[in-house]
Amino acid sequence: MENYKFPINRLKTKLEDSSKTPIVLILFGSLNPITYLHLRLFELARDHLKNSNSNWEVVGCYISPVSPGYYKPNLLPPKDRNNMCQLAADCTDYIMVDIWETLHKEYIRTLPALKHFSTELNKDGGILIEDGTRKNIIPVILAGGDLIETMTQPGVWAECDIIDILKDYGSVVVERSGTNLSEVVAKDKILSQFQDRIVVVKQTIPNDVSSTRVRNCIKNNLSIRYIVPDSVIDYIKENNLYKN
Ligand SMILES: Nc1ncnc2c1ncn2[C@@H]1O[C@H](COP(=O)(O)OP(=O)(O)OP(=O)(O)O)[C@@H](O)[C@H]1O
Ligand SMILES: NC(=O)c1ccc[n+]([C@@H]2O[C@H](COP(=O)(O)O)[C@@H](O)[C@H]2O)c1
Repeated sequence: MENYKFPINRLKTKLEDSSKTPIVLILFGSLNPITYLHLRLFELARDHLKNSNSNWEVVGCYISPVSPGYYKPNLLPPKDRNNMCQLAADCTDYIMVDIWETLHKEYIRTLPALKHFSTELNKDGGILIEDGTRKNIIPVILAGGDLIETMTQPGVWAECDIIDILKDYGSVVVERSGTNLSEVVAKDKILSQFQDRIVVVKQTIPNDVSSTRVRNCIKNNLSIRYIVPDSVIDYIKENNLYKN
């Protein structure tokens, strides 16, 4: 933790439209490994917010790989997942990687992770606006529809966490093929109360890439080119990852 620094190098320093609420988009996940689809989620979310008269202005974009304490089979150690996320972020000119979750051995739930972002982003009072004052930056979850669906499954999330996440923060959720997300939200007792905090984004070009599929391809010596950035493929090869 000693050498840890929260990345702000690609964070906007001034809000373009002072009437809007500044937000950052955060992609939480295993990222095991990161794929182009994960990067694409940011593009879809930014397009949607820009074209939908949203009151949110995106001032930063982050990837936050999950801590090693998260139970998921075949989860690689933080070092490799972090390095691959950084290589992927380097293919863009706006995405940053925050490794804070992975510095903890134990599992860090999404709510405390959001609180960490909120504290770091608002240390100096938030982002500058036109009149010289500052506005609080709200961290918002960027996720695929399957993640929000897990919020409707008993035992995965604490009810109080879901309520706090949606009340204090929010989410931008990209539909994954096969689910009607607006319907899932409308039918759920808790999610339906926060419909204005769950922005549903349609995938203009449906794509069901997943890290599991990528890992299976590697295991079977099949190409993952154009699904994962070349720099990440080189890293996987050099370190002989996902072979068994
Ligand atoms: N094809 C996709 N469409 C929409 N969202 C996606 C897609 N792939 C991943 N995501 C979202 O990205 C976030 C991080 O996902 P994660 O790292 O678990 O990737 P994954 O591909 O779902 O992984 P795995 O296959 O290992 O379960 C989640 O919110 C997930 O829903
Ligand atoms: N209770 C919680 O806070 C909770 C529950 C399930 C998943 N999550 C988060 O969602 C992400 C899910 O990642 P995966 O899709 O790889 O399982 C992880 O960052 C994880 O921390 C959080």
